[in-house]
Amino acid sequence: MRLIQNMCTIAEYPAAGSAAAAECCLGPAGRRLVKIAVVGASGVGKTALVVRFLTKRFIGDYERNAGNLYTRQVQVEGETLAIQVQDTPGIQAHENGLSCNEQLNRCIRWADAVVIVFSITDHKSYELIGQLHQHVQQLHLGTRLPVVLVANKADLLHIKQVDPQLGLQLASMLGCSFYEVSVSENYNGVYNAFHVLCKEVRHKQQPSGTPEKRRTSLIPRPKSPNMQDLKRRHAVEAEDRWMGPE
Ligand SMILES: Nc1nc2c(ncn2[C@@H]2O[C@H](COP(=O)(O)OP(=O)(O)OP(=O)(O)O)[C@@H](O)[C@H]2O)c(=O)[nH]1
Repeated sequence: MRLIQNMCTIAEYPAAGSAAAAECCLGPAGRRLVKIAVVGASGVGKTALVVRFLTKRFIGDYERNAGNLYTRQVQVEGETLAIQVQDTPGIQAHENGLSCNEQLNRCIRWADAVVIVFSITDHKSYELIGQLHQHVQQLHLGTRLPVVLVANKADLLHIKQVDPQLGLQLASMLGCSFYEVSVSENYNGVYNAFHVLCKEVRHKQQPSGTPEKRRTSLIPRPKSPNMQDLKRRHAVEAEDRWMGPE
């Protein structure tokens, strides 16, 4: 799939914690940068989801994904964010666990947030969500990584293998948001899934108040001699009252 400019591949990411990775917190024009990885089994519609989010369009057929990174800007709560979205190759589950290679792990570590996708027409893609979620959290030990669970292909209800309700239950068990979408038929659900993640990342990066507010609180307030006097007088009066009964 070559619709959008391919910026770099997973292998080119700066390692987590490196100076280069720290610089990545700012995107073009100094905007806050939000990095999102899209993961899930093969064929669930990861590329379709990413392309829909970026272009609003659904294109039926894609080359098998080799891990492309795309970018766009999004308005979130009045702030323009630079978003990087990493499409990843499909994951398979084996008897002894998931098939996550080092490239994929590096991508998950790089991300500020993750979209986990399954298809309601593919029960196997749903079965690996629990393990995949655990794997993602293990790669971000010590922080709560924002995750959204997306059940795709809602237009194919007649051949569904997973009741979307199960997706909702699983998401609430895992403590993440849930969206049932049809990438082919509806843009809004797709947009909302990414938007809620961006909001979560933004709140995580800026947990209490805006920088402006924090800066304001650091400016020393001029002391009013009258207030000082009042306080001192009040303290003396309070002491007098306390001393009174003795
Ligand atoms: N009916 C329907 N088909 C969809 C939807 N989303 C994706 N598809 C189709 O599902 C197939 C797989 O989509 P991809 O986006 O290539 O899936 P992927 O998860 O990126 O697959 P890999 O690259 O193999 O990991 C394509 O034929 C898409 O057209 C959807 O919402 N509804």
